[in-house]
Amino acid sequence: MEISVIKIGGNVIDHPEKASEFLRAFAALPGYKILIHGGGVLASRIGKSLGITPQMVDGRRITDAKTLEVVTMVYAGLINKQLVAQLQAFGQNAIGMTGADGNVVQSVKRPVGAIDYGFVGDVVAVNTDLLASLISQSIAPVICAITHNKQGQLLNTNADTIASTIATELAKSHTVNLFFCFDRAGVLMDEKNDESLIPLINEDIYEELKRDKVIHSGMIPKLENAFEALHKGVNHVWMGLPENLHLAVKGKNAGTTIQSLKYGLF
Ligand SMILES: Nc1ncnc2c1ncn2[C@@H]1O[C@H](COP(=O)(O)OP(=O)(O)O)[C@@H](O)[C@H]1O
Ligand SMILES: CC(=O)N[C@@H](CCC(=O)OP(=O)(O)O)C(=O)O
Repeated sequence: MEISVIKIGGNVIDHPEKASEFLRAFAALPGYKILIHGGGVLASRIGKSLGITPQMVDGRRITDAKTLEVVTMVYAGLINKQLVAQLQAFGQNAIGMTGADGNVVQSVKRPVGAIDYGFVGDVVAVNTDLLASLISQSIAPVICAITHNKQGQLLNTNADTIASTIATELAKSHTVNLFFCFDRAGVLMDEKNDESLIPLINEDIYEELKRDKVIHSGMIPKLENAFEALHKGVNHVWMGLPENLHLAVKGKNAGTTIQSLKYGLF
């Protein structure tokens, strides 16, 4: 099977028209596909309205008990169900899931190190049989950023990490392409200017641009997850605007293609 694992960013989801345009394109994509989403922007906004100040470290949310309640309601509830309902309207059968549903993504609470992330989960297992079974029935899994530890505890996991891990696990027995759709044309030299697109990036360029703070915040976990996926057998990793996804799936760039020096592509 050739499978497309597609991650949609919270900034896109936050704009109903852009989200709808993306979902229409997702529904029209041929082949086997899985959608992963977060919704960090809305979670921060709703949290703030409840008096909870968001705290992010390198693009990852510090998740205390109250924040966990908010992100569960926002990701697993409102956003997940809205996405599924819209996909149904576009003729794409879909099923919305947290990691606990069907035990699809199991994680462990991140150990406290220099930073205590609270209820944040690191993925340890993916139920790839269930995913393969759903997609073979033309049902697209729509998976949010909430995972579980199989001991009754829900955990918050960065959605880019979930996308990368699901892609990696499926890549053990299938050809998998991973697409990160977000609110920029790709990795940029100037994050405010889509014209400054870097069409190809490898580990060395990434490290240099991270050091120079050209790459920062949410772009750090996105790129780290992208490289991790390539190192672990994912066929192709791309990031860019949702409106260019249809080009990316045909192998046309129109965004940033991630390449690994470890596998000698240069
Ligand atoms: N070099 C860069 N190129 C593009 N975006 C960057 C860069 N550095 C930082 N960013 C920021 O990273 C954001 C994407 O990360 P994030 O908000 O986590 O994405 P998502 O919308 O997928 O959740 C962009 O909206 C941009 O503000
Ligand atoms: C642990 C952690 O950082 N979890 C993320 C999960 C959501 C997410 O990744 O959403 P975006 O794709 O919109 O960024 C968070 O709560 O922000």
